[in-house]
Amino acid sequence: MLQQDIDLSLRGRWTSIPSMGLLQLLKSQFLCHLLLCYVFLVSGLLVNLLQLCTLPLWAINRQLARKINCRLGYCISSQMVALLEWWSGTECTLYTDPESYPLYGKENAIVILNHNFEIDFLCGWTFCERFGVLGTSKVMAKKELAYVPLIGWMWYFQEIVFCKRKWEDDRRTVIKSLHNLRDYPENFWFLMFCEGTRFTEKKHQISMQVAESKGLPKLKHHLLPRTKGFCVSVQSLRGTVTAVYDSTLNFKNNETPTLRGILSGKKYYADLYVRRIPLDSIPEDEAECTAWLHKLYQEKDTFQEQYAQTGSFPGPVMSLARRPWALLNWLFWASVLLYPLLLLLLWLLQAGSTLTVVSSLTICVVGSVAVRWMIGQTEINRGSSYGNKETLLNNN
Ligand SMILES: CC/C=C\C/C=C\C/C=C\C/C=C\C/C=C\C/C=C\CCC(=O)SCCNC(=O)CCNC(=O)[C@H](O)C(C)(C)COP(=O)(O)OP(=O)(O)OC[C@H]1O[C@@H](n2cnc3c(N)ncnc32)[C@H](O)[C@@H]1OP(=O)(O)O
Ligand SMILES: CCCCCCCC/C=C\CCCCCCCC(=O)OC[C@@H](O)COP(=O)(O)O
Repeated sequence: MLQQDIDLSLRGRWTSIPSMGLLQLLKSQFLCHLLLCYVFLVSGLLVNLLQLCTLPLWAINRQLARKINCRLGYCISSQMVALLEWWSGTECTLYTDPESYPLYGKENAIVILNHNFEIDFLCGWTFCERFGVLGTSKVMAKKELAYVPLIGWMWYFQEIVFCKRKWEDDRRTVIKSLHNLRDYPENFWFLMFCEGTRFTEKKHQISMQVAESKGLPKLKHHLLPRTKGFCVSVQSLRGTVTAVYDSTLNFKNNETPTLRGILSGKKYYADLYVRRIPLDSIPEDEAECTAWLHKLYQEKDTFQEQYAQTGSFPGPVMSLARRPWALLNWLFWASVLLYPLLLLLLWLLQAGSTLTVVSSLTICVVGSVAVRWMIGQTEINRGSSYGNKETLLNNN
């Protein structure tokens, strides 16, 4: 290398470090978060309103109503994807075999994912975005999430399968929701966290006692999967779904990523290992399907163990670039909504009465409390007691 090149490269490094630091500092500022949340909340409410307006269309042209709601839903969920991909710059790496890769996004699939991380759903969404199925993606979600503003309301129109996590109550409604998806007009991925709840040490300990009582091998990195929902999904979606994508997620450097971290611009490195399993190869009979799922989780456990030992999953890495659409969607909403906000602020500064200033501040406080509450829904230490109850053990 010539001395001149060395000088230039060093100079580049010196100038980029302070500007990088400045950008990071900016990303950590409360005011930036407030603006991001403002765009998210106001655009989300507008989208929810538009979704509400599609209600009469469902009776006239159901398939069209579904397609419109996919696009509207995308406007909300892609903002969170943009936050992960463009704001925090989180890198998502896909480990999978090259034969399966071309099928992703081109067929209906049931996705099975481990449930250890606060942003696992967001990483899932990111992969959906990259394969073009974000607006149509589905999940078996706990009923409580249906009441989360914007996201839960959006899900209602996207025909998400909600469950109370009590099989006696869920059997009928879950089967009905799954049957609904049989004539879905677009390709979709249906996500299942078969563990049913996020991993905690206590939940793990209890679920391993259940495993022991059932004569099943212990898992180190997973809770024992709840099998009923998966078996009924396989039965109900046979002929609609062609494959199960067994997906195992982990993060480099033993990170425990959080949504707060993402909002503050912290970059994480997510690794996802996906195996495509044809649905035809999964047994229909409930007992056999249950055994199949337990075996799958034992295999997932070995992949996680390998990741813990080596820092990578088996299988080749497929390069998968982020697409610009999530960012463009955010820029669209930001340009539509930030301008009136600016005008309002100027007006408040110039002519606002005490009452209008106080009301505006109150709206800001209510908005930021609402977002904090929503973020709280993703936090494991505020999680449910499902799988935590020793009493359930006595039933087995
Ligand atoms: C190429 C790229 C590929 C992939 C990309 C990745 C992902 C992208 C895909 C899509 C993205 C889409 C959307 C994502 C966005 C957002 C998602 C966000 C959040 C939603 C997540 C949730 O809400 S998770 C919680 C709700 N979901 C579930 O619970 C699903 C799993 N559960 C079930 O299926 C259950 O069976 C049920 C809910 C249907 C019913 O619950 P129930 O508790 O009654 O279950 P079971 O009857 O099955 O369980 C009872 C049996 O379990 C035994 N057991 C095990 N452990 C315990 C324990 N700790 N305590 C007590 N009992 C336990 C028990 O012994 C029972 O045994 P039996 O022998 O009697 O069956
Ligand atoms: C573009 C900027 C946007 C910034 C503002 C973001 C604010 C929105 C924040 C959150 C939206 C709520 C998403 C809820 C999804 C939660 C998924 C989840 O992980 O649920 C847990 C469930 O599986 C199991 O629950 P338990 O472990 O039993 O308890």
